[in-house]
Amino acid sequence: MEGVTNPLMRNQIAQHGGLDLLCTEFIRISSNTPSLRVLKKQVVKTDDIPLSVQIMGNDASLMASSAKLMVDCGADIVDVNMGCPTKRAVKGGVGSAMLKDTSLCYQVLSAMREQVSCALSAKIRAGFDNKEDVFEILKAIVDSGADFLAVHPRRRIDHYKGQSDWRIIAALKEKSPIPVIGNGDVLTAADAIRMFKETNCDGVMIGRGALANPWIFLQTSQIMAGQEAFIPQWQDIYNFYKGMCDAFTDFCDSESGTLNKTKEMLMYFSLNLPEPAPFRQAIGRSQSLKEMMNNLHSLLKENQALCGKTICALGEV
Ligand SMILES: Cc1cc2nc3c(=O)[nH]c(=O)nc-3n(C[C@H](O)[C@H](O)[C@H](O)COP(=O)(O)O)c2cc1C
Repeated sequence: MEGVTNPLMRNQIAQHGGLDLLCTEFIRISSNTPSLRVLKKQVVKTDDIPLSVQIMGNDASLMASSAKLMVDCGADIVDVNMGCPTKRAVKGGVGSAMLKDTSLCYQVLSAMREQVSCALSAKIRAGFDNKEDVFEILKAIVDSGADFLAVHPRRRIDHYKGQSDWRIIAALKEKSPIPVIGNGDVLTAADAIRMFKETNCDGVMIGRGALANPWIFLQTSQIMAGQEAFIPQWQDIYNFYKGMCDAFTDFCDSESGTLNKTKEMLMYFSLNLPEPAPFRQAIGRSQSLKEMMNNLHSLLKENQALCGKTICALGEV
């Protein structure tokens, strides 16, 4: 996720286990293959968890040489972003804009296929403005020789409005000869299990749910293995964000940089709270790391009764 799932964040979440695959945020491929600085920043593996590096662009030959570069730098999977809904991406003809042109999807992926032998995938939405288009898009992806696809079943024109339509994941899975990863609105372990059951998908990709509850992967894997799921207590949650703050401190040039990055993560965490506003205000107005962490300590302690109920809850399994 752009601006969020940097290597530090990925590492923090991965420490709890339950993850089979980590994905980078997108790397934009415009007029050149990415610089060494970008590669060093993004293509960073966590322990031995396979890493999928996502690239976004529409120039077949540049995408192919960039894919090769990613593999040379350690990527296990190269993924093409065909889902980014922003105006900027669409204006540039990349991300979700590619869904309007299935021959372009095919050209880009097949050029990449010729260059790399690692797993190759595409992350799509449910068409640009018409859900029916997903089947043509699926055909282009399969014909290109890609190994699997991930789908966030909202159209580009939906942005994040409404609910993602899991029936599209199920329909793609039914028609697809390659594995389909489902994505969209998985906020609890129970949602992840429900997505598996309702769509028969081969894997579940979790975005915002993992930012709100970094234990969601562990909890899902424990439930699926028939084990009791871990419910983090307020101290676990505090320690998680303390660890993240320390990691950002080593990485960012300034205290304000660390402060802003950690605050951003805490805003996602606040989605766990029935009334996020007071939490957001107290964290948001903190002027220093010390003040923010003190505020976090008090807020979590005050809300400890919510752990497992709304905070990092499992949902109705
Ligand atoms: C802040 C943010 C950044 C995102 N960046 C990316 C990205 O770089 N690549 C991508 O494929 N999807 C990106 N997405 C979309 C998510 O991967 C995912 O498809 C979407 O949020 C729906 O899944 P969720 O309900 O689990 O969050 C981003 C989403 C958010 C909220």
